[in-house]
Amino acid sequence: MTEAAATTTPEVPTRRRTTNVGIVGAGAVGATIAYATLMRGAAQQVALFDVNGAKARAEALDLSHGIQFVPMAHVEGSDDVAVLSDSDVIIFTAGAKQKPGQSRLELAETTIALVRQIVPRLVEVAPDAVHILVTNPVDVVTYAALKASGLPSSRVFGSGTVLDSSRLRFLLAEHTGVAVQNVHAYVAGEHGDSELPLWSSASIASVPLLDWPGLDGTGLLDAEVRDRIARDVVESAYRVIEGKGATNYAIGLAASRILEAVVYDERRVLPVSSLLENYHGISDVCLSVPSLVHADGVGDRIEVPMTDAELDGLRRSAEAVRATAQRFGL
Ligand SMILES: O=P(O)(O)OC[C@H]1O[C@](O)(COP(=O)(O)O)[C@@H](O)[C@@H]1O
Repeated sequence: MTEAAATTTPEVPTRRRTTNVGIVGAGAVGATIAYATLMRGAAQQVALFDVNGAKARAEALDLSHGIQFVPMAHVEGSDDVAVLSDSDVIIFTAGAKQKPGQSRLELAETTIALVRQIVPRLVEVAPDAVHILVTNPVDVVTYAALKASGLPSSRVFGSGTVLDSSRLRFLLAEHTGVAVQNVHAYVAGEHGDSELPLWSSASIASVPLLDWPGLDGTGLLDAEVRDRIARDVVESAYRVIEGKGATNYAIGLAASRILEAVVYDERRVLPVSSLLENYHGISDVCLSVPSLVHADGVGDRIEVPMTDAELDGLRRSAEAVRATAQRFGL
């Protein structure tokens, strides 16, 4: 052994940088996103920020008590926005609480005012974060957040129709008797009543859904069935809300899946809501279309081939979202 080799300093393993995820709003949706994120091991630091500090701290404590059973992480809760400092990703779930007699529209107005007030503070404490908006009406809220942030449009996007697409896939899987993972179909447009399934590009096992032959003659997808399933997707949330007052699990899983696409730089195709610029001629509105999600946020919007009817539907959806945005002076 030479003298030089004998004195070489042993290599010290470099510590892996942790992923910090901040969640605005410690209500049912925010807390469930935190839970799903921890279960999936997608972040090592999870911070919950809520104006109700006691609730944020209690949720953080409850989650912390379960850390033994999930990949190592640290959870914190606070009513001080500084708890979100240096977040890599911030997921926004906070919204105004509906007051007795308040209309949905008035509620949305208060929520947008809240977004305009909080988002600049988020940019101050976490200047490099990618922002994922979940609060409804998510397309308009995303547009408001983007304007309030002053950030490039790639860094601010909404959960959009990722959840609606998973509801669609679930219903198609049930109807056809095929595993949900093998159903490839997107809901595009508004996360709301004007959304539309992109039937012409949907498939199972490379068979276009419009030509789906069924299995043993069952589970056919004729126009009537497709219309019923499309209606069911739109009404899904109402049904859950009727029974339990809110939805939280599926959106929690959907949001944590989007988060993973960012933290692992996956370039995953997801129908998130982002600012469209000449997407099939549609511009200046936040709307969901299949898009690449990676470490810098949302990238290319995939120009999915559409039938004339689908294109019309997407344009109508864009108009509906734009009209709501204009009502709030956006
Ligand atoms: O049906 P296939 O070709 O086996 O693909 C299954 C894969 O597709 C996925 O469902 C993703 O599908 P999408 O690209 O349509 O979102 C994965 O979750 C799954 O592993």
